[in-house]
Amino acid sequence: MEKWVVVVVGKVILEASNLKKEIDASIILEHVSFKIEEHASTAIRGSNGSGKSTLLKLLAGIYEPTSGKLIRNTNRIGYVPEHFPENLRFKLKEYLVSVASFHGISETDMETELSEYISLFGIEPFINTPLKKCSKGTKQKVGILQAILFKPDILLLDEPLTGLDTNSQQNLLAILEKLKTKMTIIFTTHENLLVDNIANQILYVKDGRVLVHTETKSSYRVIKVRFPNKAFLAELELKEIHMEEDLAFITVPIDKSDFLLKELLNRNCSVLEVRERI
Ligand SMILES: Nc1ncnc2c1ncn2[C@@H]1O[C@H](COP(=O)(O)OP(=O)(O)OP(=O)(O)O)[C@@H](O)[C@H]1O
Repeated sequence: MEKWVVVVVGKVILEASNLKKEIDASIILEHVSFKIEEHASTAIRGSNGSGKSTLLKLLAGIYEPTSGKLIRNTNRIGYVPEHFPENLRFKLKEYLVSVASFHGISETDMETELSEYISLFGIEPFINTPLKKCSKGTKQKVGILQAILFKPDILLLDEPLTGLDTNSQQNLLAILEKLKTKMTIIFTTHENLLVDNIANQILYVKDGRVLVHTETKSSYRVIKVRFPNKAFLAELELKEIHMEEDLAFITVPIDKSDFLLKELLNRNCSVLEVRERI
C-alpha cells in the first residue's frame, strides 16, 4: 500500500542566503543562511558582540548586506531599537500621533486603535508627559507601539526587556504574547524569560555565524530514569513509557514534569537526563 506523508510548511516570510556584513573592513557576520516562517517567533541569541543587533538591523533594512541575499516577503516591517531616542521633544501621545501621520494614518482613523493600545500597554497616565520624562519601561512600550501602529507583518525588537523591572518585564511579555498571534516577532535577547515564553525557534549567533538556526520548542519532556523496581512505575499510570532493562524513558507534558520528577526522586529513582522532546 502506498503511504503519503503530508508535510505542512508555513509561508516563508524572511530568507537569508549566505549573508555577509562587513563594517569598517571588519567581518561582523558571514555565511549566514536561514529561513523564518510566518508567525514563527524567533529569538536571536549569542554573547555580547556576537553580531545579534547587526543581524537584526540587516533584517530591518537599516544595514545592507555586503554580500549574499536577503529576501523579505513583505515590506511591512516594524523595528524597535534597544534604546529609545533620547532627545525627542514630543509628549507621549503627540509622538504616537505624529508617527501615525508619518505612515499616512490620520488621527481619526487610528483613534480607537490607539486608545486600545494605550490601555493595553497601561500608559494612559503618561499620555501628556514629555517623552524625556517617561521611565525606561514606558519609553520601551512607546517604542513598540510606534512600530506596531502601522500593522507590520514582522516586528523586530532589539533587547526589549533590558533595563526593565520585573513588573514591566511581565507586562511587556503579556503584550508580546498577544502580538505574536498577529505578526512574526523576531527579537535579540539575553533573557531566558523572553525565549521561554515567546520564541518558537532560536537563531544562535557565534563568532559572526549563525550556528543553530532552528529549535522548535516542545511542550513535552523526556525523562530518562533508572528505577529500583517496576511496581511503582505502574502506580504512576504513565502513558508514554519505554523501558530498557532498569532504564525508563518517560515522556510527559512539560507542566506535569516537575511533579513527576519529584515523585521519581521520592521513590529513589536516579534521574539520568531530562530533555525537551524534539
Ligand atoms: N557601527 C559599527 N561600527 C563598527 N563596529 C561595529 C558597529 N556595529 C557593530 N560593530 C561591531 O560588530 C560586532 C557585533 O556587534 P553587535 O552590536 O551586532 O553585537 P551584539 O551581539 O548585538 O552585542 P550585545 O549583546 O553586546 O548587544 C561588535 O564587535 C561591534 O563592535
